[in-house]
Amino acid sequence: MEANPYQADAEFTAAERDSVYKCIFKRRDVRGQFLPDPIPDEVLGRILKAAHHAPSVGFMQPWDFIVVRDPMVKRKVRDAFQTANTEAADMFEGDRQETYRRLKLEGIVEAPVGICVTCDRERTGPVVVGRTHQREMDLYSAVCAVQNLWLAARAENVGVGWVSILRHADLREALGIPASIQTIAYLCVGYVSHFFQNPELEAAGWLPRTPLRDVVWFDRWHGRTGEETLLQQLG
Ligand SMILES: Cc1cc2c(cc1C)N(C[C@H](O)[C@H](O)[C@H](O)COP(=O)(O)O)c1[nH]c(=O)[nH]c(=O)c1N2
Repeated sequence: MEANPYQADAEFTAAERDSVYKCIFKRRDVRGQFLPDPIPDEVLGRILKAAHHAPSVGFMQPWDFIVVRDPMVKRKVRDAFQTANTEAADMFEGDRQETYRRLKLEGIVEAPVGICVTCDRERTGPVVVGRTHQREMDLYSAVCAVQNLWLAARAENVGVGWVSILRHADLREALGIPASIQTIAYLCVGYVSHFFQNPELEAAGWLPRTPLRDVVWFDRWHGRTGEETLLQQLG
């Protein structure tokens, strides 16, 4: 007899649902609050498993997770960040540039663990279910893994900070990643002294959170009529 293909315990209780939303809303990008405390392998294993269970185009699972603990490697990544960040600062004008220079935008050396998420675009051959007309879907799949990792880490009270102010080539070089592999994210991972209530860029006055109702639209000409009850829910 075939095993039952349906999920056991498929329903979320209200408390479980609330935990998921708590995790989503309390997740933060962590830069400056990392503690040196090691992350137990059991915890790191659960976080990586959550990342590996992300959706992926054609079930391609194009990702690899490179766990970085070597301080020398971290310093190389930090050096690459510093080069890129100096260039980045020059791209902003006036006051904005001054504010940019004051932002803390990475915790590469302080975080006990770095995780580089990569995408092997050839993993399952040239033709992939769902990637036939949108070639970038494998990259997006790897980003889904990043988000799973980020949320799972938050549920483990572990902070994650994404550092993208890096040239891909420099990151590959620091981690010994072959040119055929696309780097997706360098993540700083570790326990933290605290999680901020709001995004640091919001607190620094860089940008506010956009009201939800400004980004939700209904009919095909972007109208907002006929959906008053939903609009009320959007605040
Ligand atoms: C693709 C991508 C790339 C980056 C980021 C995020 C994402 C999604 N973020 C974090 C980003 O600044 C942060 O998510 C927003 O400011 C919102 O804050 P919370 O994540 O809600 O705390 C980020 N932060 C940072 O300090 N340095 C960085 O290089 C990056 N790069």
